[in-house]
Amino acid sequence: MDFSFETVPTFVWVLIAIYFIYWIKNPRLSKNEPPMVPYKIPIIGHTLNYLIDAENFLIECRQKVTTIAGNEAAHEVYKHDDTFNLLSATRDTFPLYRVLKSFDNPETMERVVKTIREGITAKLPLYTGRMQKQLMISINKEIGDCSNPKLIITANGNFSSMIARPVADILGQEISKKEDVIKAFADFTKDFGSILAIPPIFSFIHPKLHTQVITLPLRFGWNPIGKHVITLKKHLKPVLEKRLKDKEILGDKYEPPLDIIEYLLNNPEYETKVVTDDYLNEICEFLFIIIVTSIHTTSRHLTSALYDFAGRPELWEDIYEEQVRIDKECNGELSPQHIDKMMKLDSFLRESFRNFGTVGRIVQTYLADIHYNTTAYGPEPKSFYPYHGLENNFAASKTDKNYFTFGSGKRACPGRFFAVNEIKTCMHKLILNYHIKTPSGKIEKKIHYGTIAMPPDTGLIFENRKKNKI
Ligand code: HEM
Repeated sequence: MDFSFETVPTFVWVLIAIYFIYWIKNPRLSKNEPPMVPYKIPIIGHTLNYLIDAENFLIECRQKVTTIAGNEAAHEVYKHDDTFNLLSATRDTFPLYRVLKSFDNPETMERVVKTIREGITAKLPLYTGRMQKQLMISINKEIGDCSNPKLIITANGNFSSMIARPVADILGQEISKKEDVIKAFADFTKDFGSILAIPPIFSFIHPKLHTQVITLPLRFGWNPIGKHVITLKKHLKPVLEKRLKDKEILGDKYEPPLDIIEYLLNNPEYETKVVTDDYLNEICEFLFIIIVTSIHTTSRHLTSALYDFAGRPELWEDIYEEQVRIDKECNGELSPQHIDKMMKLDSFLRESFRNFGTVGRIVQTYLADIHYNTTAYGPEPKSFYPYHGLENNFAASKTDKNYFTFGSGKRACPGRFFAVNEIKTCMHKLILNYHIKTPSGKIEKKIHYGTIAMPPDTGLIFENRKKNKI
């Protein structure tokens, strides 16, 4: 065999090249990480498929990897909240802790959950009247008189303001009267989310690198939500000071307002005699955590439900009739019992939620696999069954193994009862007052950014109804 000196390095180079190709074609896993679908394109793996066609990409993953958190495995994942931690998953995908430090603190998050359960969910019946009033203020402001059909461009966040007003009222009655606070609450998540609009182009090297890149401006002092924090602090400080003073002067005669600020002032963890800067920051951050978890989610689901309604003329009369009947029964003043009686609307909403955001989520619950499983939803699981919930006695706020809109298990969304009541009340009033259509007269397509679904952006046409004509 003709063996020259040059042959050795060539041979070594070929070996190195083969090893390198093998290395980049096979994703690297640390101990205890779930298996991955083999890379399609070296280095960038599946980044393009994930961004452009997440729906089909996840179907492919489902076929190749059985442990994806889909219909069977997701239940196990949600049961083991000690191993699969929502907070640390959110840390990378929604790095709010860079500007709201306490968002990263598990203790604060526990207190937020407790506050929502005790201060909102448990008091829901007491908030119904106020919620209704606040929603009507928003509806008149954002949609108003539509004697002539009016196109409302939903992408402008009108529904965030609509949802923000009742939430502000529950957080602090005085601050909800300030229009700049409503705007701050409505825009907060969207403005922070602007950093997430950068496509995950560095994720193909490592997801953490993408997080590092998008948060770089935040680490250099840029704060997209700083102005909202300043607005809230400006209005919150005098409210806190006045309440502390009133309590001191009035003693037993002090009439505590029913809201979260008062709940915190009476809570041993947040009791104070003076409003220092540190105290103000702490309360302000706490309120913004509730804002971030409540407004964007609720307004996205409300908007999507309105599109689902507007694109399905066959449902209009039936659901409208239910609203008129309840409106007559309560004489325009809804009580919690009346909201419970909106059974067709509730069932319609559950179906709208099931069909929304169903591609997947960054926590990587494969929602489509759960929400479109044929065992629960029949051979055509992607069809819209407005009365599936009604026929099976499943309420829109009820979590179960085939319905993960609000998560599952111990960490299921604590605000879901409030969210569903708010959306139902809002839709009840909108359907009573307006004909609502899509511009095309058909069902509009949702928009997908990777695995995240957003409502369509064509806008909705509102036109005044002739009162109670059925
Ligand atoms: C339609 C509206 C809403 C949707 C679709 C929604 C959905 C969710 C989901 C999927 C989770 C994660 C649950 C899990 O991982 O098991 C969650 C958590 C949470 N949600 Fe909601 N949510 C909504 C409205 C609200 C509202 C109005 C509030 C507050 C009033 C709220 C407060 C929270 C909080 C604090 C958590 C974290 C729970 C924890 O860490 O234990 N959500 N939500």
